[in-house]
Amino acid sequence: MIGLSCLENSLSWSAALSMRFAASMDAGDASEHTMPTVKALTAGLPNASLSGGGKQEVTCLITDSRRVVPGALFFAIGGLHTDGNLYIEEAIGRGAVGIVSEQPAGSNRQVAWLQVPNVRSVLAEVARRFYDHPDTQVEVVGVTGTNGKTTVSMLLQFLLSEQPADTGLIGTVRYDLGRRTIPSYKTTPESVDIYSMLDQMRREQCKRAVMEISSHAIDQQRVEGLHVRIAAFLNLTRDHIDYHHDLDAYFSVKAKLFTGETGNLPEVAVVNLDDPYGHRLLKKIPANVRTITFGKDDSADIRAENIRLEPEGSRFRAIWPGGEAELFTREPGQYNVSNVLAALAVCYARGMDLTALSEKIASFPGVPGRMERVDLGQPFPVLVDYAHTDDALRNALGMLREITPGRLFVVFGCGGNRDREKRPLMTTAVQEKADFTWATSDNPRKETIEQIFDDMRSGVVRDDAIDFVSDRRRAIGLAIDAAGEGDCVIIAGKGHETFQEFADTVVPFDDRLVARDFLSRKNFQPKEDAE
Ligand SMILES: CC(=O)N[C@H]1[C@@H](OP(=O)(O)OP(=O)(O)OC[C@H]2O[C@@H](n3ccc(=O)[nH]c3=O)[C@H](O)[C@@H]2O)O[C@H](CO)[C@@H](O)[C@@H]1O[C@H](C)C(=O)N[C@@H](C)C(=O)N[C@H](CCC(=O)O)C(=O)O
Ligand SMILES: Nc1ncnc2c1ncn2[C@@H]1O[C@H](COP(=O)(O)OP(=O)(O)OP(=O)(O)O)[C@@H](O)[C@H]1O
Ligand SMILES: N[C@H](CCC[C@H](N)C(=O)O)C(=O)O
Ligand SMILES: [Mg+2]
Repeated sequence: MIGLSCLENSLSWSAALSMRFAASMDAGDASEHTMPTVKALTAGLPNASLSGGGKQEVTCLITDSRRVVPGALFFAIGGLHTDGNLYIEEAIGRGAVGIVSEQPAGSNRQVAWLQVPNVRSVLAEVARRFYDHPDTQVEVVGVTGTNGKTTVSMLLQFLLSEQPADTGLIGTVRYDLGRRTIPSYKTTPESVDIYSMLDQMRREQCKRAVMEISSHAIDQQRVEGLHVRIAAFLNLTRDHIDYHHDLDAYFSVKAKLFTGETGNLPEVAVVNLDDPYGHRLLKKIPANVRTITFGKDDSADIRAENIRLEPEGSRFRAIWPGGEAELFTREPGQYNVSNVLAALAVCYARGMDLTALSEKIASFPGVPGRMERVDLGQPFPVLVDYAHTDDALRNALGMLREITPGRLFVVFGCGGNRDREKRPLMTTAVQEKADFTWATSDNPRKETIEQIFDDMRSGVVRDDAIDFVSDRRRAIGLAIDAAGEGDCVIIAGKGHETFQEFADTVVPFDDRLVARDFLSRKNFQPKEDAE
């Protein structure tokens, strides 16, 4: 994928150097600064055996042989497709000074070799050391769940910020590292990049960071040992079964964030009581973790009453121990009431005054690509949304169904090389709510569009209400052409994404720009002119 582990070289190298250089300057002697040795970085790791001396100085931590630069410590990870151990000689050829592997030391004695039981776990710990434990100074709030992580994280970043750029963000849409923002390459990056970014945030005086934590990241130990002070659980519905095999296994992985199985026990667990998996999770959380619950459920600590869903947003009464307030959020639909409650629950856990936040919530500018309007004065809404599971589609379209007087038109596709079994479920969910659907491509990756369409076809419930159009641009154009006053067009699945990923190429593609292009050709009158 784009920018795969792009941070490894650029950030770790420069961050470590500048940090250590600054430290030695403070000490009054720039000539004495050194990089840490393999031995220093790996001292005391359980069941690790070091050969080759360990005095080599380490400039950066790398997991991909193709990115090795002189001075790298190379971590050989056994993956789903290949095995990093096959590339050790290549890494040494490029200048790696040390190897971390689950295999015994090779014959090459010029490099340090650390044999360990679990490379990914050691990578996370060594990265934490290399960047000098930034998670002990930057307070980390972690958000997990199948849907809503980005929405809740960005709302939280907005609510927790006291000064501009004092709250970092690591998630699907972008990485905010203080004054600097860089594009995201993964919802939850590799452990070495997490620490590199937390380190940058610390140097930028960020006080806290909000992080989306995906199940892949927990499973691949990207957050092993990370000190997450508050962990929030939003929901669990069907997704990623290609990876986790079944929903119970998927749940067990997410639960690790709350049970200490990631090597860290959060101080506070924030849990959704409206989700059956929230109840299951509560039973697993150790008694010494403070729990704060949220939801419509009467017994929730932070709850919503008198919910009024409106086209422009939702109004409800938020109630918490010792207070209540009337709230308005511009994020529409029941599921966004849940997202706001989750954010409020985190704020409550931090001892913040929720009454003072009520107005701030109404001014949240929203999340790119989540129910984002493309408005060129046309007499029907065109919305770009990131729903890409059957649950998210059912919720999003159910909400639009209720507020759309005319017809509901949907453009959507299913990602390639991802959960195949969700494809028919997504198609059925869409057809349950839509008047007409254009099924199209959404990052086919290495799969053929025919295979993806075949999987989707098995979920079709009304043959006459769906067309399969592989060109996403054309599908969007057809939906916009078909719409008239009172109708609604939703383009789902890609949200904020600005590319379309094929087998051997990634091309620029932005649903919002494509929709804008079609609408602009129709010369609708802007609303103020039309009056
Ligand atoms: C399915 C999945 O998560 N795969 C992850 C997994 O890849 P893998 O097991 O296939 O690795 P592999 O290709 O077999 O390679 C094994 C090792 O050999 C190394 N290698 C490989 C080739 C070479 O020439 N030299 C070399 O050193 C690789 O760098 C790697 O370290 O291990 C890799 C290294 O840690 C990850 O980069 C990779 O994430 C891939 C890119 C990915 O797309 N992951 C997605 C699904 C993901 O994690 N998504 C979640 C969000 C999901 C959501 O909630 O929607 C996220 O947090 O972003
Ligand atoms: N709490 C929720 N419950 C169900 N669906 C939701 C919820 N919040 C958002 N959605 C739907 O899911 C889509 C994705 O939302 P968001 O990006 O916040 O989730 P995410 O968990 O970060 O997704 P990803 O795992 O892909 O990063 C939204 O566009 C919306 O349609
Ligand atoms: N970040 C998620 C969702 C992507 C949604 C959709 N655009 C797709 O490509 O499947 C993933 O990588 O699974
Ligand atoms: Mg996300």
